[in-house]
Amino acid sequence: MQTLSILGATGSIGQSTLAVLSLHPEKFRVFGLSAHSQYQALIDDAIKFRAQHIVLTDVSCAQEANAYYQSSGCRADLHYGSAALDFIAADANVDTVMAAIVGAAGLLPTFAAVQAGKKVLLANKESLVMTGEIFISAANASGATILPIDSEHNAIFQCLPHDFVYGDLATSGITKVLLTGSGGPFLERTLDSFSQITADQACAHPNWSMGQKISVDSATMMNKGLEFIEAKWLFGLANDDIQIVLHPQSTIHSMVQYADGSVLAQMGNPDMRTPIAHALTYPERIASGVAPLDFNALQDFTFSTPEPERYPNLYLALAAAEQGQSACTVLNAANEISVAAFLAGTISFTQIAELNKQVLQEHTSQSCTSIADVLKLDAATRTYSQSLVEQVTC
Ligand SMILES: NC(=O)C1=CN([C@@H]2O[C@H](COP(=O)(O)OP(=O)(O)OC[C@H]3O[C@@H](n4cnc5c(N)ncnc54)[C@H](OP(=O)(O)O)[C@@H]3O)[C@@H](O)[C@H]2O)C=CC1
Ligand SMILES: CC(=O)[C@@H](O)[C@H](O)COP(=O)(O)O
Ligand SMILES: [Mn+2]
Repeated sequence: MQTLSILGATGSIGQSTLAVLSLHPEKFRVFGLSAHSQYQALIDDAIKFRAQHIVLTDVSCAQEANAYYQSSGCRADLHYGSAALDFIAADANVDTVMAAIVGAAGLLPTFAAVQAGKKVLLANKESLVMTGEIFISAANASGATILPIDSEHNAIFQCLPHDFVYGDLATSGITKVLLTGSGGPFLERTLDSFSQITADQACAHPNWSMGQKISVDSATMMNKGLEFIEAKWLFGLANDDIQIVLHPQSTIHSMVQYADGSVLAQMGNPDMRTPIAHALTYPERIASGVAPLDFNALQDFTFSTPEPERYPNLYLALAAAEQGQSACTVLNAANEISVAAFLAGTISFTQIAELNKQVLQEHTSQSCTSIADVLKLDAATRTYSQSLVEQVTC
């Protein structure tokens, strides 16, 4: 039996994880589940999966949550506040942590799981983008295993040889890692109409069903930029080792190219239960509930290169990756603020990249070698980005 905590259990990844667990009740025990504000779903899932602990981080709904909890018959211990996330992430009874909180809010509990030497199933790409080497060094020091959940990184992991040594492409005969991206919902949309894009349109991903923040990031391709940085750190790659390939069908989830001309691809229907199931029991393979690809139904299978004018955010992230850690931390924070402002209806779709660009251009690289450094830079950037949002909306 594997004992798990799910950080962000009420989100898209959290729910897909619980869907896989429900197929294999004999393999998994739930220690902890967390939510931010969806207390009903959290308590209902705690009952269904017999969780021992639940954490609600948005304390403003504590009164209603308490009333629902009392009347529910839920036997899990209910904890409030972000500090309790560290408890369910790092407790000695926990083997595996699914890190599926969205954004920088996921950093500290994910890092707590890493420091505690857990098997960390990493969906929260922002935590790795924000911290890079700090995160990888902490995993090396504690003996934590990081297994990629992000579909592309899970695909790359599956296409690498089993004896792949971190950062050593030459010994394995690897010449390129090919990171695929769909291009999002606006691949074909005329550029002069981009400023009229609505939040609903941006969140309507053509292939994947995901939370709002990552859906907007897919539409701007900031998601691919974050994934480029994520891939660097997960596998120890140099910028030149990675090529971004547009593949609008999201059937191939990424590829690894070898010196002999072979290209290994991982394919499947676009459903996160596949990478989640893969990582949960790696190297054993279990059913995920995802139907196999129907090759008779596959129509187009195309590839191209993303245009800079259509996806300025992607190229900002590539510039940050060149610049170094503090630039990545800053861009991530700026993007979280601008995407939240776009979703709240206060800035336009095109202003996301404009604000991100301004913040990145004004940043001068600085030392960023501890979590304290990262948190300070993240907080300062958020304050500045928010002030820019307010200037734009005045
Ligand atoms: N969805 C997907 O298919 C993929 C997602 N990822 C990554 O996985 C992560 C999660 O994405 P996704 O599941 O789509 O996101 P969702 O928005 O669907 O879910 C986010 C989860 O985090 C919780 N949460 C939100 N804000 C806070 C906060 N301030 N403190 C603590 N918890 C919080 C939410 O709680 P509540 O519901 O109560 O608000 C929810 O449980 C992201 O980093 C994303 O990039 C990576 C690849 C694919
Ligand atoms: C499912 C997943 O991993 C997402 O990150 C996905 O990659 C989004 O699709 P894009 O390729 O459009 O960013
Ligand atoms: Mn992805």
